[in-house]
Formats: sequence, structure tokens, C-alpha cells
Amino acid sequence: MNTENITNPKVVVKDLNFFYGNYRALKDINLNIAEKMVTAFIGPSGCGKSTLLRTFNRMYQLYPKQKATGQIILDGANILDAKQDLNMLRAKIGMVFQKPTPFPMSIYDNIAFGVKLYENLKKHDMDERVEWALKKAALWTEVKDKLKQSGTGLSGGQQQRLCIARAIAVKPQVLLLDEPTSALDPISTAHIEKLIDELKEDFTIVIVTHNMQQAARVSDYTAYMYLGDLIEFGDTSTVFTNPKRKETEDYITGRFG
Ligand SMILES: Nc1ncnc2c1ncn2[C@@H]1O[C@H](COP(=O)(O)OP(=O)(O)OP(=O)(O)O)[C@@H](O)[C@H]1O
Repeated sequence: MNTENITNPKVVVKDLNFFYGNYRALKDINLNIAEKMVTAFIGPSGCGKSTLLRTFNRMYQLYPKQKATGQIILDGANILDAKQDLNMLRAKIGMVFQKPTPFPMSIYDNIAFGVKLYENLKKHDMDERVEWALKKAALWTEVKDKLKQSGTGLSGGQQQRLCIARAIAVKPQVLLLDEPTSALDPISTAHIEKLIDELKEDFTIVIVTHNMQQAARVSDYTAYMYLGDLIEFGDTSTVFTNPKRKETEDYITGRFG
């Protein structure tokens, strides 16, 4: 049911369970993530959206009591496998958080820092990469004359675009966005939504959002979750206009949640 219409998925989630200690926060999730499309995870608070997103780059690895079972397959390999190199994984799967988190360094270095972890570029090539990432993140014209200034001096919306530029600078295949606009004003939010639409030309995007209008605007596919279960998954227009499950309909029409 959760894989229909996605014939060539970028990421395949198979029988995924997630545990915080003894608490099972994700229950037998099966899901295909379409390549170079936007997939949104929606559902009421605590349903497991962020937990699911974070399994994709093994964020939970930092916490000994957290555990995932099942498979998440990227490029034919299970990224949950103990043998998976986490640095390589995070180069392939980038993440942007809810609150803009620029490093306390210059705009230029915010971008170059991550690239240096993976590639040994000459100054000219690094300059080009920084410009490329800032252009992709629709921030270049605003910052090109102040690349040496601190990233923390930018506005909230600009900081979030800097974080997106930082994530894409290492040329990941998948970009995870965890409520990327919830700390932003409506104009900055519109800017980021437009950007998401442009970025899917190059990247596979997965977004967690509390805002259903946002999910409807930016995503191609939507997954509705409740209490750790994936209740419904499908193309966004169907999920929003003609959901198969009553629980989904109650949530998206605001009768619940
Ligand atoms: N560090 C943790 N330790 C124990 N339980 C946790 C932890 N983080 C999340 N949980 C629990 O796991 C479940 C899923 O949480 P998660 O944050 O993934 O939900 P969410 O849908 O993203 O919620 P929200 O929309 O409020 O951010 C919730 O019941 C939550 O209380």
C-alpha cells in the first residue's frame, strides 16, 4: 500500500521499528521515498514524524538507549547496518533543523567547513562551491559582498537558507528538513517553500511539518502518521482531497489533532 506508484525509489523503508528504551515509537513502517520529489511526514504531535526522519541519517546513534530495527535501503545498502560508515552516510543524507543553527563563523566558513570534511578542494574550487551552494539556496545575492561576516548576524530566514546551503554544499543525495520554517515569519517561510520546489530538481527531499497547508503546497507525496503507525501514504493531492482512511480525513479536516 505504501509503495504504490513509486517505481524507482531513492530510499526504501522496510519493517522499520524504533525504540526509545522500551518505548516503541515507530511500528513496522514500510515506505518508499521517491527520487527528486518532496515527501512530507504529517501527523499530530508525538506521532513519530521526527523519529522517522532522524532514522534516515542515524541521528539516534548518539544515544545508547535508542535503537532501530528493520531496513532503510539507500543505493542498495541498508543504512541501519552496523557496518555503515556514518560520515559517508551524512555526506549522502543532509539535514536541516527546526531552528536555524549557523556555526559561529563567517558565512563563507559555514559552507566550507562541511565540505572540508569530505573533499580537499583548492581555494578557487572551494570559492566556486561556496558560491554554488549559496546560489542554490537563493542567498547569494544577499550575502555575496559580506562572505567574511558572521553567519549569526543574518536574519532568521537568511540563517535558515545558510543552513540549507551548508547542507547541500557537500552534494548530498537526500535532504532531510525537520520543520524548517516553524521558527520563521511568513515571508521567510514563503521563500523557503519556493526554494524547496527548486531544490527537488537536484535532491530527494523529506520534510516534517506541522503545517498541513505547507505539506499540501510543497510536497508530492504525503505520509500521515499516528502513534507510531504509518496510517496512510500516497500522492499529496489524493491524501488531501480524497483520503482512503477516515483517520486521515479527520486529521486533515481539523476534526482531530
Ligand atoms: N528522546 C526521547 N526519549 C523518549 N521518548 C521520546 C524521545 N523523543 C521522542 N520520544 C517519544 O517518541 C514519540 C514520537 O516522538 P517524535 O518526536 O518523533 O514525534 P513527532 O511526531 O515528531 O512530534 P512533534 O510534532 O511534537 O515534534 C513520542 O511519544 C515521544 O514522546
